[in-house]
Amino acid sequence: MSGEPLLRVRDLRVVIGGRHILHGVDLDVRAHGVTALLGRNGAGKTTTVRGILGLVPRTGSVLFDGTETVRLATHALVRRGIGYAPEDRGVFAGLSVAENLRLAERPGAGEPAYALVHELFPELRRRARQPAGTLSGGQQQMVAISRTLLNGNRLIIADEPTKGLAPKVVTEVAQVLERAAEAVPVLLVEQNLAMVRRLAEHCVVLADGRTAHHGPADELLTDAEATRRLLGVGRHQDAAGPAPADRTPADRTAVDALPAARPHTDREH
Ligand SMILES: Nc1ncnc2c1ncn2[C@@H]1O[C@H](COP(=O)(O)OP(=O)(O)OP(=O)(O)O)[C@@H](O)[C@H]1O
Repeated sequence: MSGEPLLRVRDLRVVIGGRHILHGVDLDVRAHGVTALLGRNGAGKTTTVRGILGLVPRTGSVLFDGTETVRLATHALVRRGIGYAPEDRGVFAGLSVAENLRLAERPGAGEPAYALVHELFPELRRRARQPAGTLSGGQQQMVAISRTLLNGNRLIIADEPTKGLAPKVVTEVAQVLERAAEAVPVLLVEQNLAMVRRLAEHCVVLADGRTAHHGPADELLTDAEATRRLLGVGRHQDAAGPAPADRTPADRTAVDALPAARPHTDREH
């Protein structure tokens, strides 16, 4: 497969209220599979996503499928095919699953891809009339991701989809994203390294508002010194999670339930 990235960000800079948040972020998102965006708390991951989407004022270059988008408004970018699953999922608790999905339909984007959504997540068809607020965190994440799949988007950006979720639900979300990424490439902002290990082929690491590292995810996650330096993963916690002796039962569920990355068939770019 070609080495051309679907999204190419160069020298992305964001200043908010006079404060320089991003000082020059470079990242490429592959045209297939999952690219992970990593970094310690406050490194600038969410701001990068918001910059890509035009939700904050930004400068630099954001090429989406070869077209410069840095001066486009958010709605114009979304129409070009970028789906966003925000950190809080944005699910309307009082509305049913079907209503939440219907809200995401985009006139003019062609027939909504319910067939794809129901093929990937048959559970959502069964739960169509259930209020979304009564779904588990993992099921809500299915709704959030499904909304990005309905409109034929060409890229999904998922911001910390496992944040605050119970370990068992993290496994559900990993499955959700794995299935979604079979259909559409994903830029995944994630702190859970077991998720990254399972899902991502490539990764970009931010530190202090800049790109500090990029490369194959497995290479980073097996390098204890680099994960310590770049991600602050401690002495007793390797990239797969806490060392077995240090794990709580909850850690064991989260980490052991996430098998190592699937064999990737297309690694040459
Ligand atoms: N609207 C804003 N106004 C001022 N400072 C902001 C704003 N948004 C983010 N920041 C600051 O910019 C830095 C980067 O924030 P950002 O949320 O992008 O980091 P992050 O890597 O996503 O962190 P986390 O993992 O904690 O979500 C932080 O120091 C944050 O406090």
